[in-house]
Amino acid sequence: MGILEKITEIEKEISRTQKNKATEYHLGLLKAKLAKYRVQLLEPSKSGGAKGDGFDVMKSGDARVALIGFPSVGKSTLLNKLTKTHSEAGAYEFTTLTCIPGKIEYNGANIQLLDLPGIIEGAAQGKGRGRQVIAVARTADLILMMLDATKSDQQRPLLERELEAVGIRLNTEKPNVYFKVKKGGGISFNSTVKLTYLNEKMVYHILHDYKIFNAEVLVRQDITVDEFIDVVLGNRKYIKCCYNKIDSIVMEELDRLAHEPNTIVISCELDLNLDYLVEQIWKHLNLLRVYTKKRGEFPDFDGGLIVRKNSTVEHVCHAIHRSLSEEFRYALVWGVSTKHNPQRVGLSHVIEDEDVIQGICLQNRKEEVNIISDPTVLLLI
Ligand SMILES: Nc1nc2c(ncn2[C@@H]2O[C@H](COP(=O)(O)OP(=O)(O)OP(=O)(O)O)[C@@H](O)[C@H]2O)c(=O)[nH]1
Repeated sequence: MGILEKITEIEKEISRTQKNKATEYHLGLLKAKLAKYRVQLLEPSKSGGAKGDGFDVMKSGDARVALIGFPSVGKSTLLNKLTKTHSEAGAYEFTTLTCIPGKIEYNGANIQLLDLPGIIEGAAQGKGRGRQVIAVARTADLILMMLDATKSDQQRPLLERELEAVGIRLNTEKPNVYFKVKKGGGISFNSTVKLTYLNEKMVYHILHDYKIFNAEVLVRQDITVDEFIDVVLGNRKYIKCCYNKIDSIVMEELDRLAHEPNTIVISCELDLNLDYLVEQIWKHLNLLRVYTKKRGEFPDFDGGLIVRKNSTVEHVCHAIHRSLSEEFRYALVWGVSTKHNPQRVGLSHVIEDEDVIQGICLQNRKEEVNIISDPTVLLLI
């Protein structure tokens, strides 16, 4: 039996099975199996999918954003507006047949924006180029689900269903669960809240089905079985919704769409809200910009380094040069992350947006060296 048939069988069995106490473990296991097969479906080697057809775009820049939506919603038009790339836009469907990358420059960061071919119903099962589109989208740090505002009622539920089937979640926060696979020690399960959907036995069953026999699980939120499976698979993506063509709908409808959660309304035609869209992309990518400074000089506010939220001084060192953290002694930091300005901090200090960092010392040299973006200059100081 092929993967698609197996998926259909399990879906049928889930819908046949009555939901009650006696069937809850059986259902939990079926859901775990279903999620496993759906992941396999996206792996070309296992599902016999096509390879090397122009979808292997090099990841570049500080983060990657993928545009996903039905044909002709305006994805190529948006890419052309926000980046200097040219992607063919047309009034007929499927103008984009492959994946076209562009670059948004914002706040000193280079954000890669991918224009993907329009998705059609049944994409999760491999219809059209759906499987490849979804596989690329999953490599992105943020997915923008783009919808035609004039067809919002039909498009949104259909696309959401396709994306849900491949583990892409809309409008949901990542479940608050600590999960770590270990080398030994069995499964340790704890929770800090009362759980109404999940229990220890269910967790064991699901983990065993994934052949995980040693792990630490700490649940900090009343999550469902599906959410726990999301945590185990660990590759779920969380996305934002963007309605284009708002120039073609009435004010009341626009107001309704604009108030949907995690939603941005834009018009590529009239350049409406595009700046706000970029601001929101930046915000959701959770990137920080930090500045470096030489002793006795002003910080280099034109340069700056882009790092992810919750990065430490060690990450900054890595961003400058791989060997820097090995020779590190301490850094002086000015900004929101410190109590005093400047404050002497170690490698594990978590930095905040707009922090200024200076004065990393080399242990073996006993002299102060500044963090500067050009590693070759390190030798001169
Ligand atoms: N009214 C209006 N039309 C738009 C807007 N944005 C794009 N369009 C038009 O919508 C049509 C489709 O645009 P594309 O950018 O090719 O759409 P796409 O999603 O890339 O299409 P595929 O490549 O087929 O997936 C074009 O005729 C655009 O001019 C908008 O904001 N308002």
